[in-house]
Amino acid sequence: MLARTTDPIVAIATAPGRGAVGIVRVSGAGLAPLIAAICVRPLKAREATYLPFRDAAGEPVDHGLAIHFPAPHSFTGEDVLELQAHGGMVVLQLLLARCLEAANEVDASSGRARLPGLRLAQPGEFSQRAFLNGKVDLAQAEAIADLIDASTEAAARSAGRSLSGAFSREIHGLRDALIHLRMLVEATLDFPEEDIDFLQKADAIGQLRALQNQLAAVQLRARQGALLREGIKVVIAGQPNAGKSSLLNALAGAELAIVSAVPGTTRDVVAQTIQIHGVPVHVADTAGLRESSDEVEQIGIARAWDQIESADAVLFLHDLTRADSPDYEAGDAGILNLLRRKLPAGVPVLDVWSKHDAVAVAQQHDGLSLSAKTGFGIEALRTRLLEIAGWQAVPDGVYLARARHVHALARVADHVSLAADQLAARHPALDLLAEELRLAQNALNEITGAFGADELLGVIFSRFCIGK
Ligand SMILES: Nc1nc2c(c(=O)[nH]1)N(C=O)[C@@H](CNc1ccc(C(=O)N[C@@H](CCC(=O)O)C(=O)O)cc1)CN2
Ligand SMILES: Nc1nc2c(ncn2[C@@H]2O[C@H](COP(=O)(O)OP(=O)(O)OP(=O)(O)O)[C@@H](O)[C@H]2O)c(=O)[nH]1
Ligand SMILES: [Mg+2]
Repeated sequence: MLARTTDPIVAIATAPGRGAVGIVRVSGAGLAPLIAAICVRPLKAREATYLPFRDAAGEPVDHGLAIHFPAPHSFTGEDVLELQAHGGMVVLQLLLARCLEAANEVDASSGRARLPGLRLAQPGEFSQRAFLNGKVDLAQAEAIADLIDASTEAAARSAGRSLSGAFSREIHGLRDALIHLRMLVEATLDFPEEDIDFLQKADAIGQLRALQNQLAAVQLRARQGALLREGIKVVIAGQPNAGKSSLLNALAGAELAIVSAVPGTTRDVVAQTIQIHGVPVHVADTAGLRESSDEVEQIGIARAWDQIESADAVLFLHDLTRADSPDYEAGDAGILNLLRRKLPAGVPVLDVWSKHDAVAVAQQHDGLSLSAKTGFGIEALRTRLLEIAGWQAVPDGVYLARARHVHALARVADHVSLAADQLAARHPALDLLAEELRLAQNALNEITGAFGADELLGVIFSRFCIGK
């Protein structure tokens, strides 16, 4: 868990060794002595200066751009120094080590270490400080990490929307409506003589209903946003030779898995993330399911079952060219039986009839018919997968959200609906009504971190990458 501290911290803030330029970033109080030790010239606030970064002997470690962001006008709200150097792994590590060394060197003029206590940052620590110093709220800080990790363009765009505060603004709108209602109820509690009349005059029921509608709209978009972030896991299963690996390749548009006429070709799980209208779909091709005496194949089949058990949806492949054979049908029926027993309730199994091109007259079957060879039915499958995922294009764009937000919103909705029940009752228990509204507001505050428990904050930030 990430503790709250104010020690100065340093990290390489870019993926080292991958680009032409990399940044070493320091955040803390009183960076001036460190800057004087490393940079040959003084820095103007928030202005890039090209200069050599000096080692202890005064030799240049690298030539780069240095920027000083004096507190509070920085990303973290603390003093920030950025050393923008060449992007190689070794040069950035050298520069990082130089910062730590220079921090501990005793400054001749003061007789003290230049920046006592400078240490490596923990994952997420810069963002945590930005949050603690009020630069961003919790949902925005999470959006920073999600923007970095976004696996599709649509996910990145919606993370950008959350980062700019669109999601937080919706949450604040809901919070303001709740606070208004709470005030009405508390006022009624304080003046019992006026009683229900007061709530009626203010149309509390109407206000609560409007709040519920607004909440439902936010929930829908948050759910879509969470889907963009997490995606769904789809497992392709079926008997050997059903065409599973061919289907994976067709969906991915690349020859990822070995395809052959030999039954039992696939043993390891071959996984690939594809995107369908921006929704990440994690597809896993698995070993054909059958009784086997081959040790390696058995391991493959065990792995297939592991995959199936963690699937959000299973594509069960039936080979149309063998669909008439009683043995083959019995095999499919047996596996489907087992599959339904192993799968958690609510995980859909989609029957997919493969090799549509290879049969003269395709019989009608429940489910989807397709051909990995000609591409027939693949688009229909993609559409079906989006439906299974629960994707609905939302008109004014989604903001990236996390499962945590979706769950918090669901709790808000539960409390609001209990409040609505109270209000609709013939003799509303005003204290219960007030309590439900209070709990609803607490759940909302968890999203933006207004009153987040320390523990929750630590868990959230420690999942960030280092340097963020
Ligand atoms: N070089 C560099 N690029 C970067 C970052 C960074 O830290 N360094 N960022 C890191 O994530 C992102 C930009 N985020 C930032 C957010 C706030 C401030 C900042 O200085 N805020 C001040 C002043 C704002 C203003 O002038 O309007 C403030 O909030 O007071 C800087 C970067 C992406 N690009
Ligand atoms: N005509 C036709 N043949 C196909 C199609 N899909 C797969 N096949 C053939 O069916 C055979 C088995 O294909 P695979 O994709 O390897 O089947 P699999 O289900 O992955 O097989 P295992 O890994 O052994 O479980 C190969 O000879 C493929 O060329 C299709 O859409 N049309
Ligand atoms: Mg295969």
